Amino acid sequence: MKKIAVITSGGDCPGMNAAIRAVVRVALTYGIEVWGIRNGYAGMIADDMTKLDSRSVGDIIQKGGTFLGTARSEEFRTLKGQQKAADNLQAHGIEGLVVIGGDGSLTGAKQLSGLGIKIIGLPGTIDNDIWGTDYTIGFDTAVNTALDAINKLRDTASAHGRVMLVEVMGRACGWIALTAGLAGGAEIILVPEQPFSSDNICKKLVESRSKGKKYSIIVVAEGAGSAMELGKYISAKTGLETRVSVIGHIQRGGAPTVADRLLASRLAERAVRALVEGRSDIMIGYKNNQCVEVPITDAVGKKKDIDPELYRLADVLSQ
Ligand SMILES: Nc1ncnc2c1ncn2[C@@H]1O[C@H](COP(=O)(O)OP(=O)(O)O)[C@@H](O)[C@H]1O
Ligand SMILES: O=P(O)(O)OC[C@H]1O[C@](O)(COP(=O)(O)O)[C@@H](O)[C@@H]1O
Ligand SMILES: [Mg+2]
Repeated sequence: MKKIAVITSGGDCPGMNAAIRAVVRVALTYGIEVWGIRNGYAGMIADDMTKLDSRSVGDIIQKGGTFLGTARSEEFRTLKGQQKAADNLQAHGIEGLVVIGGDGSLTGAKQLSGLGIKIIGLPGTIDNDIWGTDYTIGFDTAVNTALDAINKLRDTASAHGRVMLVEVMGRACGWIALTAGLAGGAEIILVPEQPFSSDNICKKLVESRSKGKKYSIIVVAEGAGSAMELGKYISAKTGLETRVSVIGHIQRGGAPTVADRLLASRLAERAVRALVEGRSDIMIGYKNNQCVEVPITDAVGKKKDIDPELYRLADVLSQ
């Protein structure tokens, strides 16, 4: 293999830069030329790519976002768009491609592999919603950001004796809510994977007041419903004073944590090694403290669940 490309796609996440840097520097040690594709699949279709060297990926390991840019591309969802993208790669003599992105981006990568491109996926999304890996790049940083918000909201909730609802990201997945909620000592954590009733929540809040709790923290995954609506319902039903914070895209930014920089660097090294050794159509995941190779079809085809043990523990500890 003489020439490969690297791309970041879909929602950005802290650690994407660390992953690009590692792909480039590891590939160079094998004597492989590396090209960077700008702005996700949109840039691949527009033939917007540049050759990367060791210096071009300096001073980025500590930065959130992605210096290559990223995008959500509707055109790439069509076979015509995918063919145009594959043709551009082939015209440049690019033999292998490392795709850093979430479930959507990896689904797109699978399509490209059907058009003759050797692809390796790296799970890059704050949502931690990809099967075959314990953690995705960016998740740890996002959870720490959410935790910081919860800690601050706890101060003011406590001062006023309020019910504080915090809505976190995660699309249809509750990993951010569960992890930040458990670590932040939330009284109630709502995730799309576990059904709940608004009336039971009200009951629990009233009971906990009668048992001496002076304020409450509720963490709501965006996929579980609107924290704003729930806040209104709770105050109407119980008379408790509620406030709602939707922390949004703050969770997507910031310097990647140690865990995310290490994860990104390790997964990226393994991705390049797999290409050099002739393997493709896989995602590099991280299971039980080891890099693992999983078929890309499984990574995008199977559904990752939240850890029921963590959910149970969060409930026990919220008494
Ligand atoms: N089923 C699909 N087929 C082809 N391309 C897809 C598919 N799903 C997503 N993509 C491509 O990947 C991009 C990123 O996917 P998206 O779901 O928005 O983010 P993420 O990769 O972070 O989950 C989309 O904008 C689209 O170009
Ligand atoms: O940045 P956008 O386009 O507003 O999308 C917001 C969505 O992106 C995320 O931050 C990350 O999701 P993806 O990794 O699937 O892109 C979700 O948690 C959130 O629902
Ligand atoms: Mg996604």
